Amino acid sequence: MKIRLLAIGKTDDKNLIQLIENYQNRLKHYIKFELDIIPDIKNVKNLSENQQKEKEGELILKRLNPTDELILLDEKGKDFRSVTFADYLQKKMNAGIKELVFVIGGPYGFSETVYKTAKGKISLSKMTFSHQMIRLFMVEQIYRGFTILKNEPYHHE
Ligand SMILES: C[S@@+](CC[C@H](N)C(=O)[O-])C[C@H]1O[C@@H](n2cnc3c(N)ncnc32)[C@H](O)[C@@H]1O
Repeated sequence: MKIRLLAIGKTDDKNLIQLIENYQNRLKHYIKFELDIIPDIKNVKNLSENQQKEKEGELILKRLNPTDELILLDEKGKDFRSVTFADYLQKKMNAGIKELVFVIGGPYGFSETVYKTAKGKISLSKMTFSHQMIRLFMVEQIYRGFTILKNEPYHHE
């Protein structure tokens, strides 16, 4: 299985980029992983919130292959403990999924079409984080999940 973390808008924050890259490098030992960034929409100031969500939604859906399993990151989604998230990853691998795509929404979340296309929603907290920060939190949780599956001393209960 490959895991793709799909997000909208590049980040200019060098510290954040460095932290994310650190986990991306660590993850290489466990699974094929890609951080896939959709470029920012141009002239976004001329769009309403809904128009922006629709446009972002179209770009997200265009990026998917027919066999991809799309899972949204959404504060109203299912919450996990890290150990149960590790089990979740194992189940996805056992199910023979080719590519598991976690997607991070834009500043206003997802369009209805994206919600309808998704196979599930995962919450990292009931609190809302910025769409930039959540990239780091998610890549770290995926890494943590694999260290749990391999019984490595990164996660402590
Ligand atoms: C600023 S938030 C958008 C908040 C917006 N109120 C909404 O309804 O989704 C941008 C994106 O970051 C991600 N995100 C933020 N907080 C999250 C959380 N606690 N759990 C999972 N994803 C989160 C989601 O993908 C969200 O679409």
